[in-house]
Amino acid sequence: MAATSATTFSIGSTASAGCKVDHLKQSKAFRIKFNSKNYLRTFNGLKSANSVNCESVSSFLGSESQTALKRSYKGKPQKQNQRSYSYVQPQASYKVAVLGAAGGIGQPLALLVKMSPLVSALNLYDIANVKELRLISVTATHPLSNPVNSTVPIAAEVLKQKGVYDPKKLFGVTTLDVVRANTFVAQKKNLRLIDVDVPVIGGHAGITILPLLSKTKPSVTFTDDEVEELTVRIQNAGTEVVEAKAGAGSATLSMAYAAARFVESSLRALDGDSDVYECAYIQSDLTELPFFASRIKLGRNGVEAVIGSELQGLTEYEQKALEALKPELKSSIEKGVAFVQKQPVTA
Ligand SMILES: NC(=O)C1=CN([C@@H]2O[C@H](COP(=O)(O)OP(=O)(O)OC[C@H]3O[C@@H](n4cnc5c(N)ncnc54)[C@H](O)[C@@H]3O)[C@@H](O)[C@H]2O)C=CC1
Ligand SMILES: O=C([O-])CC(=O)C(=O)O
Repeated sequence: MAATSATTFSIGSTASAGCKVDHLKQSKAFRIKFNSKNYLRTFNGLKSANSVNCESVSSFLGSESQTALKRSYKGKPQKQNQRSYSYVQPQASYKVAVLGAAGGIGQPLALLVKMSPLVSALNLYDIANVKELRLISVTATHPLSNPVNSTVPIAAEVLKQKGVYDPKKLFGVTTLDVVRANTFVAQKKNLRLIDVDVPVIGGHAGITILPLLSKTKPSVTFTDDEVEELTVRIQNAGTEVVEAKAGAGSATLSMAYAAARFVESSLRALDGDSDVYECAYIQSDLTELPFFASRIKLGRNGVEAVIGSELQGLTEYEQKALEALKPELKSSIEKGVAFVQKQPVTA
């Protein structure tokens, strides 16, 4: 794997996929190695197949959604009976590091990542019982840590200061918003969850989370009341969990699932699968804001393309919501940048 190293620091729980992890000296580490041959034979988890087939139910998306999505991105009409296969034979060669592995998300995330046939070694790190923080060297960074709208600009500034920023390899993980949008729409419309795909754009907090319900695959119609109810529920779903847990933390298992999905998508892209799409919060020129979440195509070098077409033809409700989120997202981005600029520069 090409190794343009970026130096980053962990803020809370961060999953780093496809990494060369060389310098994790200070934090407590646990290393798990797999016998990949046996492992592939018995794998029965997130993608239960010996080869990762984009058209099979082993994908996070169902086969019909995959086909529909491919058509919408590539504009290539496919006959009903014509199946286009994109196989990736997992090499089971990727090392994945979970930072913050002792936490509420880190523990189930590690268990889920361990199930991926693309992962041959899992490195778990946490500062629990460790006296000093440390720097690590990785080839891609996947911050989960809130507030994502600010922590991604913070990570970008820090990486810039170190001279190793590659905007194509820094992702704010907003997959949980997509997972929630898919779940709530499937429940409301009695659809199979695996078939539903709702793009979610903007950021990852309150009104900056904007599900584009009009772009739902498969095509579904919603009443104005349904749009309002679903949008608000998706935007407040994190708060709903925080309140339900009554002081005992925020979403953990659903976030672990969402992060595992994003990690697996990243690994599939690194492994050469040319059909990997996820929503993520990245440096973007899709709007006037320097960071923005949208659907992206993942490739071997990180962000391969930003799918701007989904911002075309928005409903009036979505267009208004998009304009309304911009000032809040802008302010969060500026807070992140200002936070780094106030810190003394360290070597
Ligand atoms: N992006 C998203 O959609 C979501 C993000 N989150 C965020 O994810 C983060 C983690 O959440 P939880 O796992 O529930 O928190 P947690 O508090 O249970 O776990 C965090 C873990 O990180 C460890 N840690 C802290 N600093 C570290 C460092 N420098 N290096 C290594 N380990 C370090 C802590 O010791 C702890 O074990 C939070 O910031 C939370 O707000 C949570 C849910 C959704
Ligand atoms: O509020 C939090 O820390 C958890 C969070 O991001 C979510 O559940 O979406």
